[in-house]
Amino acid sequence: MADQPENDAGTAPPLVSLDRVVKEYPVAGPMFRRAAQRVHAVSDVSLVVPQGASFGLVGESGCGKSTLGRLIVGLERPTSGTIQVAGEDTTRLRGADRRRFWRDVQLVFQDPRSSLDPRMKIAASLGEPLAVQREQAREQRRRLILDLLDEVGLPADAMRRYPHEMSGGQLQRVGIARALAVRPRLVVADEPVSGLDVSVRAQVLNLMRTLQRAHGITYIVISHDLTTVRYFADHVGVMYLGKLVETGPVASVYTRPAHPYTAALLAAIPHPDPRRERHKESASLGGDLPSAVDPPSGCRFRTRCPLATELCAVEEPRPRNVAPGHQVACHFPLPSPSPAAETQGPR
Ligand SMILES: Nc1ncnc2c1ncn2[C@@H]1O[C@H](COP(=O)(O)OP(=O)(O)OP(=O)(O)O)[C@@H](O)[C@H]1O
Repeated sequence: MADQPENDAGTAPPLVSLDRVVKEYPVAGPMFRRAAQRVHAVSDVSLVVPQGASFGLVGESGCGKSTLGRLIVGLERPTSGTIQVAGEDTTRLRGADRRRFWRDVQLVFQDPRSSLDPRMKIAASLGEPLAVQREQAREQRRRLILDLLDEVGLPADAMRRYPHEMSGGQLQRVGIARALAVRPRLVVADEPVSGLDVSVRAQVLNLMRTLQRAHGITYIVISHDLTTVRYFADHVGVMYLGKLVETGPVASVYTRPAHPYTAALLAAIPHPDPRRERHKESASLGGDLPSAVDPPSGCRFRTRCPLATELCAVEEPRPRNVAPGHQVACHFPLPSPSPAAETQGPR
């Protein structure tokens, strides 16, 4: 794995600020149940993503990562709470301000095929956002498309191809080019490499990083894969059942996880060192994710947590600092390993 990219994310002003964001959905089913029951997809999430950061959002399937991503790009409205991008409340934008927001904030999907029309050549798919956003002469647009293809490492003749004539990695490059076409400030990428072969994942992530340096993009990358986030992001947020349970610099969270859930996720990453594989069993994550319709009281992780006490059932833990910029929502945060233990690794 490469070293973390250097940037000034720690000191940069926030680009994205979420304050107590809640998203609930009515439960599909018989009428009488629908009125009463709700899916608690995102519950009371507060978060700041600094300008220029690469923020990774991790957690098991169903924990609310994609919902949070859709809320940030404005595809959904929060049930309550506020979302600010570049200091503006995104739920209040109207008219020209809203159109500018749609340009500043772009979404990259896991499966680029889903956002590309199979009947349209790549040139037309790339030209579409340009045509919508700006009035441009045809020749000028063609040149912009060629530049975009070049930027994402695709040959000029990719213009004339259809999506089915391209590989998954090439298509994800097209997806990234499409997002970049309007020069966004923020790109939310939902599982951008999980549909790709392992051999091309790093290439696509490296491309995203190069483009970040060239254009000052801020990224929020959603992934169930902690290795992808460690490789790409400088900050990470760990979600569990709609809650953000731990946030902080990747270097701090990955080496000194303070939430038992984060520790369990990290322990589940395959490791070539057999001593660490043994350690994995003691920190493994038992049981299933509880229902988001009826989440546990107090700490939502308590039903699977080896450290849970009665307090965890009655009182929800508030986020607290455990290291600079590193916060955890747990009544019993894990202690930091001593420097000696860190270098030796678990026995
Ligand atoms: N439109 C919707 N209507 C009802 N429930 C929804 C809707 N979208 C998401 N949910 C529910 O909200 C919860 C969070 O889903 P979400 O897709 O955000 O999680 P996720 O962590 O992104 O999972 P995955 O990695 O599988 O996409 C789940 O219980 C899901 O079933």
